[in-house]
Amino acid sequence: MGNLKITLRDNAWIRWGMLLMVGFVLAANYYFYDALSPLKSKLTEEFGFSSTDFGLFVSVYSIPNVFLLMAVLGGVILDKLGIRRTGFMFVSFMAFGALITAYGASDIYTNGGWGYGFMSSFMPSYSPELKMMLLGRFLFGLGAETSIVVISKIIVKWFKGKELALAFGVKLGLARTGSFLAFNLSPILIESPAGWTTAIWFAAFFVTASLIVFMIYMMLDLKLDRQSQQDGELVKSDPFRLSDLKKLILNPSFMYVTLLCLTFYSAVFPFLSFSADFFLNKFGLSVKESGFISSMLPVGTMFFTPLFGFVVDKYGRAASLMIYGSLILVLVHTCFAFTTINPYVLMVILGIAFSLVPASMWPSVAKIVDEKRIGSAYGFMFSIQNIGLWIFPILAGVVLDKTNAEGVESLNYTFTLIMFAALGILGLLFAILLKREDKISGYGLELPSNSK
Ligand SMILES: C[C@H](NC(=O)[C@@H](N)CCCCN)C(=O)O
Repeated sequence: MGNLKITLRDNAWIRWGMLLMVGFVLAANYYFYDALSPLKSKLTEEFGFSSTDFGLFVSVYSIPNVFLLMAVLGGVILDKLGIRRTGFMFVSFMAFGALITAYGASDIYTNGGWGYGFMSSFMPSYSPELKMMLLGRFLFGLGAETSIVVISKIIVKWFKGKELALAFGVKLGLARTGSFLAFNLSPILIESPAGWTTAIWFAAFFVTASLIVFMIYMMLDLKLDRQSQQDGELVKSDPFRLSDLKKLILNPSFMYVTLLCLTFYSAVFPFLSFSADFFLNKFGLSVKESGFISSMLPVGTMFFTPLFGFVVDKYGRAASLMIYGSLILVLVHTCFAFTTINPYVLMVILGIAFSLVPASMWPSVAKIVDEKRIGSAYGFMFSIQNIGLWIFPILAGVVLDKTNAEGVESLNYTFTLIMFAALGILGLLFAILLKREDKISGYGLELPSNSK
């Protein structure tokens, strides 16, 4: 046992200050992910994107995470190389990918800039703009998911045994601030005198700025490691073994939470990507107003996620909250499909669901899995989740194109929404199974954070 010396993580100001820093990196990540969603109709107007093309653009983010198992590999690299080197590498990928995406939409490129000729030389049914933007988003996705794994590990490192669920809640609130800004700023920035692509360039520069902020965090991290090393408190990760992954897969609680993660998030993120266009078409609103309604979802979560995080820390009940969140998700999608209930209200209610589940899910994983394996565990969950984030935006686009006649004035989203509601029902089932399993395996998901 080391002598109990005070380290940086014992200072609440520093602990929460560093959370703001990594929150900035996450906000930039989420900003870029959502920044093009309110621009769907603009992309159709400028580059002739169909709904399927747009779905493809959203989903290519997930390809490195599904096919190269990037989030798992990233988690393994994280457990091996540590937070600083892994974080730097993957936030750099994010920034590079974001800049390439902006370049793909820029006048420099569309007027025959670098790579335009090459991108025009194959698969002529896809425009050169779409192809360059797909490449950029692919690279962005390669960095973005692993960066979230890195940041989750950073939170566990600084907050385990303290306000862990609250910290996860605040971190998610900050991430969602990025989405909120994206849905509101992008429709304004397309009107910039410098041209509509300002909206995309701004997003790319935001991500680049987050790389600088991460480099500042690296200094704090180094200092904490030095202190913890002196105290013998440094938690070192064991080298990754395939048998560990096998152990995770054979753990029913871990698999239920992973499957809930897949189905629940597949019913939210791909929906959010299409939501601004859905409001525009169903209610005949402007790009600005439909973007604003979409941003009600992140707004709700900015407040509710930290609140539910606090509830989970203090009173527990994480497994039950995941059930309630999944149930609300199904009800909201069903209302979107079949009613004309005020979309502002429904988006805020969806925000409650989208706070209940993440605020209880991510800290629960830290109860089910040993801290030494947490990087690989989050990485594995993200890779499985990305299967959904890859398939469902494409399916949503295909269903839209197939269920609407070409050139129709307003798109009908009913079948797309039925698909999202069905995913919600599956999520509800996994949440119920998780709670039942917890009674057997005894991870204490229903107990407060500091009781485990
Ligand atoms: C923490 C969680 N994020 C994820 O699950 C990411 N793998 C997907 C993020 C895609 C959009 N930025 C969350 O946001 O609740």
